[in-house]
Amino acid sequence: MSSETTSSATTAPAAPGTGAHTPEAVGMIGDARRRIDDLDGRIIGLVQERMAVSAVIQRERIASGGRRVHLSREMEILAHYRDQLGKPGTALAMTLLELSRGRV
Ligand SMILES: O=C(O)C(=O)C[C@]1(C(=O)O)C=C[C@@H](O)C=C1
Repeated sequence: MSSETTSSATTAPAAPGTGAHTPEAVGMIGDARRRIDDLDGRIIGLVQERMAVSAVIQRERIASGGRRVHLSREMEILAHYRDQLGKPGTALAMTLLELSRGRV
């Protein structure tokens, strides 16, 4: 049974939008969500910057007669993300690589 169903007799109803039951919790969650929105905006900006740098590398390699994809470099990136973030880090790195070079 969830805490929302067990605590409704003793606490105020949840304020819409946060799931919290006290004004303090609503305020704290609102503050933290603003920080998350800011972080997400910066993460998206960094992803877009990464995509642009990756495009420069790929253009240069292709213009020199090479291929778009460089598998051993991708293996290094996947290992780095996995080492830092665990198994989901691999999925995140694969998504970043797909955004940067398209689907292989
Ligand atoms: O580092 C490179 O050689 C790149 O082309 C960049 C990049 C990347 O986005 O990290 C993109 C495609 C390659 O397959 C490997 C890595």
